[in-house]
Amino acid sequence: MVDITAAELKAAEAIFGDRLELAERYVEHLATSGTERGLIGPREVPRLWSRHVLNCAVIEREIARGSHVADVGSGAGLPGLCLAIARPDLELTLIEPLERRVIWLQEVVDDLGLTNVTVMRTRAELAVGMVNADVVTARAVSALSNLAGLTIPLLGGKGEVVAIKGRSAGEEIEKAAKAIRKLGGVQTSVVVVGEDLLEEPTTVVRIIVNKSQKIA
Ligand SMILES: C[S@@+](CC[C@H](N)C(=O)[O-])C[C@H]1O[C@@H](n2cnc3c(N)ncnc32)[C@H](O)[C@@H]1O
Repeated sequence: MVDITAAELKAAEAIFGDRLELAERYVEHLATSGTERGLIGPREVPRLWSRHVLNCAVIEREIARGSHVADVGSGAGLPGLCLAIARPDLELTLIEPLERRVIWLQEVVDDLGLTNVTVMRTRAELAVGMVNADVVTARAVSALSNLAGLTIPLLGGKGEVVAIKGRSAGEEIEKAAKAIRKLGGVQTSVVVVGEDLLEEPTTVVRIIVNKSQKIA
């Protein structure tokens, strides 16, 4: 079993509620086959809860009920699988081009019995028109100036991008502002999520997209 501190357990209970056991099983997969098969570094194991699963799962607060969420560059399911576990009302499409990662993701989805997840082996650029998401999430995939072009087109003209970013979020927005506007972004902001739960809360960049709305 991967160790969990009292503070992490409290946060995990608040986020996952009666689905905590599924989250624990996911963390075990990450710590065992996930590290053996190179999806996550072995040095990450002691901080799987704090730095990975809780930091990702907490962004569920930013996502409206019943949304279809596309997670670009899911890797080991971060944040996509965390959201699917925390929020059975969401429909998740995990977009990941690397075969060995896709195989691992599908194995975990099957083992956990998650019925709200589809794993797609493709690049985000090639999924445009195949996915019509309300929300697109991403973590550690690309700088925002490039990520905007990988995520916004998956919204089909209207919706939101919720990208997990670090302290450079503001700077990244400045650099990406023109590209975001061109793609239909009408409002871009930095939101800090989970200050009440996590020692290190999660910073997200939230882009509201509405291609039919003209920006002043
Ligand atoms: C550094 S990993 C991050 C994985 C995970 N999101 C996380 O936070 O741990 C970046 C992931 O993005 C995927 N990726 C890279 N370019 C992509 C693209 N154009 N479309 C979709 N996924 C992509 C890679 O295969 C890889 O799994």
